[in-house]
Amino acid sequence: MDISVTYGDEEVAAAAEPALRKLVGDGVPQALAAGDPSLWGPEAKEEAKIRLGWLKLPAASRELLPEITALAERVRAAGLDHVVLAGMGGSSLASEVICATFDVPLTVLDTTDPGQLRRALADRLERTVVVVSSKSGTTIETDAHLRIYEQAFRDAGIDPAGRVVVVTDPGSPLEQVAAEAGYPVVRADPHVGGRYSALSAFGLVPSALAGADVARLLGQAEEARALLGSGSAQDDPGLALGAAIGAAALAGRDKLLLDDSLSPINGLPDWAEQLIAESTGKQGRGVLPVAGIDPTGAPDELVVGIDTDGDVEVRGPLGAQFLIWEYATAVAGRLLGVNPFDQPNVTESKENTARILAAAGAGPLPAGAPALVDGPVEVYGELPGNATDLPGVLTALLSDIPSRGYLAVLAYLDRDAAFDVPVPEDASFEEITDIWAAHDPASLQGLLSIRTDRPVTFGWGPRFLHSTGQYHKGGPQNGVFLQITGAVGDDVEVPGRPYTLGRLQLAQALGDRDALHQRGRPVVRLHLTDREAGVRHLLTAAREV
Ligand SMILES: O=P(O)(O)OC[C@H]1O[C@H](O)[C@H](O)[C@@H](O)[C@@H]1O
Repeated sequence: MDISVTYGDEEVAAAAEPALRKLVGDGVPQALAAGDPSLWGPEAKEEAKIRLGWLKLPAASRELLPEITALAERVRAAGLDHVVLAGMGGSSLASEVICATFDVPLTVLDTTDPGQLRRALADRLERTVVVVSSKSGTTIETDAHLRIYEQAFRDAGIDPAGRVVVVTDPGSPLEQVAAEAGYPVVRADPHVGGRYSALSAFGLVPSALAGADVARLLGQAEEARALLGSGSAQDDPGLALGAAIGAAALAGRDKLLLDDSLSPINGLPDWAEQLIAESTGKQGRGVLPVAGIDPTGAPDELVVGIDTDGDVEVRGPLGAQFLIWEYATAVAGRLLGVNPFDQPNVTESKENTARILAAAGAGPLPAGAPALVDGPVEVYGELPGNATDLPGVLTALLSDIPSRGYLAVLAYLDRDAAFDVPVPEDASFEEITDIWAAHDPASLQGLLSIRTDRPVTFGWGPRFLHSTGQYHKGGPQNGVFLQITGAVGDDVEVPGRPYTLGRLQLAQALGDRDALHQRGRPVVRLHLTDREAGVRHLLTAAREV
């Protein structure tokens, strides 16, 4: 198995070399591999003591395999072949990559979009098993998904007890819910944080139920584990990657472009984004992960290729990649002087959302009045550059990006809606992908990024709140933010809760807007009064210079 990290750029190699010498001189590789919690300073030590379990997972998770295999056999024997995973951030990102890479189908719910939820509910409910994953057992989106599925099963005359599987930490409120409802529970290792949990029950259970070969994944990770801690950059891929990321960031190359274009792994940048952003983006420091765009050659850019050429290249199968990136992130955290295991600013938006919902009661949410209406798109917030139309808003936002800053596009929409658009029967593959792209809000990232040398990131809300959202609020304050929300036609009730999904979704956008405003960041919200027409209008506006 080729598991390696190599430097393809002399400047990166030159920056990493003294960092490597210092790390080795301080005994960091051996100490990290042995699980020493003091490596990130006295303030981080208490947390690090209960956050280094991921180093043992390649071997330790094998103990879970009999339990997971038995569960998978039961699910298959019951004829349940539609696996739905309800989980946010670290409780779904890894499984999504594992299933996409092992080419087994998994429906991931990390959204509050009513349309996306309705599509999942309408899909083979009679053959569905729902894995409800939450480390804390308190995440609002996951709670909503569980309640909605329980109701849907009951309405269809199906006992939820045979359809729900819970993955959570021992003693969490969700474990209690599961015990009362009679759901099987797989307990995860509480000494592993959410974004480091790919090789724990969180990554393995949904993937195994969906049919992925998780024993093979662990075997790949075990091979990588044997290479960590040697203390030599040539032999230790985690050390080499961490030193490069940390040293490059300290030298000003703190925008990490993830390029996986030649990799057989499907979707690793979306997982790595959370790991890097939540681990490093705090105290005004951090590395901004950027997925989905081509390098521009800007001086603050570091291109890391996954099985692909780059300033740094990381080679290895998926299980190895998970572990190498985790170890590298811990090393980079030490170089940057941050605690790589906390996420101090994630709660701000959550608290704002809760406050907004509570204050509104049954009345309207405080969305304000649009500053501008351009066809099916309403513009909320302070108009950048006194723009008078949508193309003007986008152009002004791009020119407002500070010299070392970035634009984050945050779409609180249905991420699969574009694929529902009817395509002509005789359309070629290229024609079909063109039609999808013309209806996909994510296309905005490419259209805007070719107009600036600044990185343009794209995140689906509320998914990104559990990932890059930490960096937006805790990292360097040089982001410009473009939120997109949409009208809700057919909302979804959340049984037992005073909000619908659509209301929660809008409150989440407003809550994050407030958290960004509190830091003085520019935020514009575009609201699509007709979602399909709005997306097309927006993409057209992005092309107008
Ligand atoms: O697994 P859960 O407790 O539901 O948490 C899911 C996610 O929630 C938070 O937003 C954290 O910032 C993430 O790191 C975590 O992965």
